[in-house]
Amino acid sequence: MAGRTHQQQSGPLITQFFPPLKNDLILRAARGEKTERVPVWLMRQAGRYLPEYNEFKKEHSAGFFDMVRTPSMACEITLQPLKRFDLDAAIIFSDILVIPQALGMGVDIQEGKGIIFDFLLETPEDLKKLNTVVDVTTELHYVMDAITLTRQQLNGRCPLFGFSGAPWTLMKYMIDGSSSAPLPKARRWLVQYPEASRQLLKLLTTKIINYLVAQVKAGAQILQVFDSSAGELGPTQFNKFALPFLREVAYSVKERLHEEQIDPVPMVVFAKDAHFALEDLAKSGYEVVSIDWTQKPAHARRLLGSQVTVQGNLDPTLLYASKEELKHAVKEMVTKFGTNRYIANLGHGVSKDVDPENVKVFVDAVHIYSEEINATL
Ligand SMILES: Cc1c2[nH]c(c1CCC(=O)O)Cc1[nH]c(c(CCC(=O)O)c1C)Cc1[nH]c(c(CCC(=O)O)c1C)Cc1[nH]c(c(C)c1CCC(=O)O)C2
Repeated sequence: MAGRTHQQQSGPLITQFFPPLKNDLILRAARGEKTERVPVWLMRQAGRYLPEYNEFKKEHSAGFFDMVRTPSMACEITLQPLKRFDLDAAIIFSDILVIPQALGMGVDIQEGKGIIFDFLLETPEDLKKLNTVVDVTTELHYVMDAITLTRQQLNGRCPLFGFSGAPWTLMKYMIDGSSSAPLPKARRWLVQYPEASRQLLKLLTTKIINYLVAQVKAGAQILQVFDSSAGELGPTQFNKFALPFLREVAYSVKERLHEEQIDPVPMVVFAKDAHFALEDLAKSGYEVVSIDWTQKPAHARRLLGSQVTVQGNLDPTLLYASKEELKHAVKEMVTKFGTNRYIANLGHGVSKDVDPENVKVFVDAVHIYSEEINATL
C-alpha cells in the first residue's frame, strides 16, 4: 500500500511519496476489514512514564511546548515508545491545547503545576481577545512539519495518527483552564450564554477542520478527535453543544479531502464518559468510537451496532496490577470485544508513574490472545 499524500507548502500542492506501509492492521480494523491480530496502541504512549522521555527533556532543558514546537524533537519523542513496544500505531507528539494557543491564548504546562493559561474566557466580551482570523495551517506549521518528518522516519512501520481536541473540550479548557476546575464555568456558559457558546464552538470547529485536513496533507494516516470532557455534559447539553460540532468535524474533513482529491483517512472519536451518546456517536461520521473503561464491552458493542469499529478500553490503573492480573484482564477484554472491528487501547491515557514493562505486557498480551482467538475461529 503506497502512501501517497499531498502537502501544502505555501503555494501549489506538491505530491509527496512516503515509504510503503508494512503494517496496516489499524487501518483495516477501522474500515471493518478482517485482521490477523487485534491492533493496539495507547493514548499518551509517549510521555512521562518513559525514562527516555524524561532524560530527553532534561538533556535539552526543554519545556513541554518547546518539544512540541520543534519537529525533530517531536519526531524523536513520537518514536520512543515504538522502540520499546510492538505497537500498531504512532501518534504525533503534540497537545490539544495548540488550538487555543493559535487563537491567542498563551498556555504553558509546568511540572507539578499543570496547565497555566495567560488568561481565560470569563464572559462573551472576552471572545474579542481571540485571533479569530488566524490560519491554523501556517500558525501550527510545526505540527505539520513534525508529522511529515515522523512519517518519513517511521519508514512504513505502522500508521501515524494526527489528532485534535473536540470543540466542546477545547471550549471547556479555554473557560475553566484545567480539567479539574473547582467551579465549572464552561457548563454555566452553555446555560447563560448559549449564543456566545455556539459562536465559540463554531469558531473552534472551523479551525479544527482546517487543522485536521492539514495534518492529513502532511502525512497523518488516521485521525483522532479527543472529547475528553464530553461526560461532564448531560445528554441534553451533549446533543446541543457537542454532537453537532463533532459531526461537522467528521463530515467536513471528509468533504474537504474529497474536494482536494486526497484519499480519505479513518477517523476516531473519543467522547470520554459519554455513556448516553453511544448510539448517536455510531452515526456521527466517525469510523471508530473509542470508549473509556467504565463501559461494558458487550453493552457498548450492542449500542454502537455493527457499522463502526470500537476502540478501548482497559482501565489505565490496571497497568499497576501484577503482570499475571494484567494479562488476565487483557484476555478478558479481547474475549469480550471479539477480534473483529476492534482496536485495543486503554480507556484513557497512560499515567506518568506506570512501569513501562507493564505497557509491554499489555501490548504483547493483546497480540498473543487475539491471535489465539483467531486461530480457533
Ligand atoms: C485533555 C488533553 C490534554 N492533552 C490531550 C488531551 C486529551 C486526552 C486526555 O484526556 O488525556 C491530548 C494529548 N496530550 C499529549 C498527546 C500526545 C500523543 C499521545 O501520546 O497520546 C495527546 C494526544 C501529550 C502530553 N500532554 C501533556 C503531557 C505531559 C507533559 C510533560 O512532559 O510535562 C504529554 C506527554 C500535558 C497535558 N496536556 C493536557 C493535560 C491535561 C496535560 C497534563 C498536565 C499536567 O498534569 O502536567 C491537555
